Amino acid sequence: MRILVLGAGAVGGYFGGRLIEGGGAEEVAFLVRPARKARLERDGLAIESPQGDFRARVRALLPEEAGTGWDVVLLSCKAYDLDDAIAALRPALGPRTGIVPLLNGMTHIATLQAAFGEERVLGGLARIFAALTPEGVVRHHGGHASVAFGELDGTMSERVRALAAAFAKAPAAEGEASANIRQLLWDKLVLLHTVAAATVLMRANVGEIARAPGGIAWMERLLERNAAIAAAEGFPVRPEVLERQIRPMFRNPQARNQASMLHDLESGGRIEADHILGFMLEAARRAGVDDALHETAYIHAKAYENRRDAGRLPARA
Ligand SMILES: NC(=O)C1=CN([C@@H]2O[C@H](COP(=O)(O)OP(=O)(O)OC[C@H]3O[C@@H](n4cnc5c(N)ncnc54)[C@H](OP(=O)(O)O)[C@@H]3O)[C@@H](O)[C@H]2O)C=CC1
Ligand SMILES: CC(C)(CO)C(=O)C(=O)O
Repeated sequence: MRILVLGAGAVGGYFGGRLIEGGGAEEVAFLVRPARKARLERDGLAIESPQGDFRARVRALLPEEAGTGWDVVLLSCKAYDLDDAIAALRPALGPRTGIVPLLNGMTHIATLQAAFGEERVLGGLARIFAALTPEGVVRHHGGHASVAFGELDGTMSERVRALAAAFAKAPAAEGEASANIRQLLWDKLVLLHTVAAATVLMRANVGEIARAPGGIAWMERLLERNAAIAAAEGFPVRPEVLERQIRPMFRNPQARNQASMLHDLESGGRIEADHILGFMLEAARRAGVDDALHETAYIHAKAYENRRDAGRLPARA
């Protein structure tokens, strides 16, 4: 299988690097922009992780160098770069190239389908806590790292099996082939919105919020509302997932989890405010779910964007 990873940031760099390390794919290359290409060519791709570091020379390609014949594209840009990424990808797509987006959120799927046709687009998501450092290193902050992917109609296709086989050889990265990726996307969104809205609003990680008076109840209120939204959309989070995998984190005073959105915001970077917080605010309103917390989180994030655009963020040391 020939895999083209668009973006060599936290998610693309981590999972692309692990695929190279495992050697389970015929080829893995990165479709990048000029500055990242220059960095990768100078320093190689570096992953620092409690589960093992990795450094290697990798193929970094600009759109005009990518050629065709890729079986799968792993799409790992941020939502605000999606239009750019679509333009960069277009020349690299052959007749049988499938696109597995690993972005958080939902609306990029319809955008990709409109751009490339429904049959090309799979569902996908990443479960990791990682960031790209200013020095260009992919820093995995620890914990389990996995991706899930599948056909949006649930078929266990040949391309899904082949991608799972490539991931099966990758160290420190699980690749789950799913026959129900839409459900997994909603499960992830329920978790993600709760972590993102809570940690961005409070500028603290989950444990720090949990240790504040009323903090656990407040996060659980947000979680309940997100679960109600997913149910109204036709994808109720299964009780065992909600109670065993999601809720315990918000009750853990030692939890160090925080959203990548908080990391981006604290570094003065761009954030996926509309794609995650705006989308869930609209979904809350559609579902008739109390939207007070969702509205506050969204306005807060948009006000940050306005301040950033105006160049009024505090200077960092
Ligand atoms: N970080 C995390 O822990 C997690 C992130 N996610 C989600 O995954 C997605 C990616 O996030 P993350 O990896 O953190 O983001 P990063 O900013 O670390 O990486 C995104 C990369 O995409 C590249 N890119 C953007 N547009 C293009 C383009 N047109 N051509 C080539 N490369 C491009 C950027 O390149 P350049 O360097 O040139 O800007 C950047 O390196 C987001 O939707 C995020 O919400 C999901 C789970 C966890
Ligand atoms: C689920 C979560 C919150 C894990 O870090 C995430 O996907 C993100 O922060 O982007």
